[in-house]
Formats: sequence, C-alpha cells, structure tokens
Amino acid sequence: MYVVKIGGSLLTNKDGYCAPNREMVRQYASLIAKEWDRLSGNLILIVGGGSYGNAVPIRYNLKDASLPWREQDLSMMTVKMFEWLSLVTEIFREEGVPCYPFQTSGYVITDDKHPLRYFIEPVQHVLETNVLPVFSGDLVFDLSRKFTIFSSDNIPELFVERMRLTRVVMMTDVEGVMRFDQDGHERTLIPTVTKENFREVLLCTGPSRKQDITGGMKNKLEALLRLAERGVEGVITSGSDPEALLPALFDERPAGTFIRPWVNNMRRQKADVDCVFGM
Ligand SMILES: Nc1ncnc2c1ncn2[C@@H]1O[C@H](COP(=O)(O)OP(=O)(O)OP(=O)(O)O)[C@@H](O)[C@H]1O
Ligand SMILES: C=C(C)CCOP(=O)(O)O
Repeated sequence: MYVVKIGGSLLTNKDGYCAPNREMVRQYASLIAKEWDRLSGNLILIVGGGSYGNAVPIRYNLKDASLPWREQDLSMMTVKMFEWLSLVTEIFREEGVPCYPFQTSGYVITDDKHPLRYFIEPVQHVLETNVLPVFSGDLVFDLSRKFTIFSSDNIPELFVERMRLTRVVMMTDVEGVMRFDQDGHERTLIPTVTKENFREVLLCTGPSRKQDITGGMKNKLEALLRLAERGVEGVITSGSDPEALLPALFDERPAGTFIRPWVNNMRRQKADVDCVFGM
C-alpha cells in the first residue's frame, strides 16, 4: 500500500482564502488516471489543507478551542474542508479516477491532539472496490481540548496498524528537507534521513513561510519519523511537476529527501519496534 499526500502549497494558492488551483488538481488526476490499472487498490490519496485548512480556522477562531470561537461557526472548518475534498473528488472523477472522500472528524477522536480512536474499516472496503480513498485534515473532536485542528500530515499514521504501508510520499513546494547556511541564504538538500542523523535534521526544520497553522516541514518530518520506526519508507519531494509522482512512489532512491525506516516492515511486530523518536 502506498500513500501520497499532495501539499496544499501545490493544490491551492496557500496565501489566499479557499483558493483552489484547479489546473494542478487536474494534472495530478490525469496522471493517476493514466496509471490507474497499476495504482487502483494500492493507493491512498491525501490532499493538504492549503488555503482551506490553514485559512478557515483563522477566520472563524477555530485554531484552538481556547480562543473565543462561536458555536454557529464550529461547522465551518469541516464544511469548507469537505467543499475542498468534494472539488478534488469531482475533478478526479471527470479525469477518470473513481474516488471516495472521507471526512476526518467522522472517524477520528483525539485526546490532547493525539489520535485515540479511529475507524479505518470503510477505507479497506473502498480500496477493495478499486476506488481511490481521498483524505484531508479537519477539525476533530478531542477529549481534553473539546476540538483540535488535525493536520493532513498526520493522516498516514492512522493506517499503519491496519495496513502494510510500503511508502508514504509527501509532495510539496520545496525540493525536500533543506539545510540553510548560517546567514540563511545558501541551502542544500538533505538527501537521506536515518536513525543516525534524524535529530540533527529535525533541527533544520521549521514552520511554513506561507499561511500555515500546522507546523510546516517540522510536522511533516516528525510524522514520517514515527512511520520510519514502524518500518515505513518516507519521501518528501517537490510536486510542482506532477510527473514527479510516479518516481517518488516507485523509484528505489527517489528525488528529494528519503526517510529510511529503521525496522523491517515485513517482520514488524509491536514488540520489535525500535522506538527512538516518539511512538
Ligand atoms: N528545513 C526546511 N526545508 C524545506 N522547507 C522548510 C524547512 N523548514 C521549513 N520549511 C517550510 O516548509 C514548507 C512546506 O511545508 P507546508 O506545510 O507549507 O507544505 P504543504 O504540505 O505543501 O502544505 P499543506 O500543509 O497546506 O498541505 C516550505 O515551503 C518551507 O517554507
Ligand atoms: C486541513 C486542516 C484542517 C488543517 C491544515 O492542514 P494541513 O495544511 O494539511 O496540515
């Protein structure tokens, strides 16, 4: 099973308000349509929040339940997110990819931002039907915080216990995880993240330079590190050319930053997991 997250920085104008880049969505849809025989039943798609997921909570004070939000606005994150998921589903359908959108607050409950209970069985049915499951972040209900904003970067971890994930690819608006020189001008790509260097690489990551409330590159890398210690390969790479998707999914050493797992997925059992990062 492969999971690809296409960043909101690619599929929307991230500094706007609910401003989709329909042409980019269509290009990804058409590429996946061409490869559908190979991908159907093996691929889960996640779309980033972009100017939906990161702008709506600011407009309606829903970034955090401690803010003065209004009850009549509680629905707005989910309504707008599902508008975005529906648009993606519609474009994929027009291009010949059968999709099914999942609304995240309907199947996940968190406690202090961490997923506590979630129901993945319907996703397995969608995959068995050779339909592409499509996910996004959302406002989700939280036992200790009332609600929280759940990033699309954290969706892949919901599948790891139930499915044998091979690789999770995150396509975004930079080449991968970059290291900046001291005056912040020169930057070089970090090609590989391992059990040995992940602490140092994490120090290079930070928030997004665009409108973003979920932690930018840092949250992305942390999510992929937790997956690495469950035996899942991770890739962070540029998706400004949608043609980069297939090599990112299938090449042994894809462009961008490769996060090499430090347990063997094939033999992985709970007790085997060598957790040095966070699970
Ligand atoms: N070390 C780093 N290397 C590369 N980018 C970094 C680094 N640290 C922070 N960033 C920022 O992280 C951004 C990518 O994260 P961001 O969450 O904005 O992307 P996305 O996943 O495409 O969007 P969305 O979260 O809306 O889906 C980059 O554009 C950059 O501004
Ligand atoms: C999508 C929501 C609700 C939050 C933001 O999501 P992300 O930009 O995909 O991390």
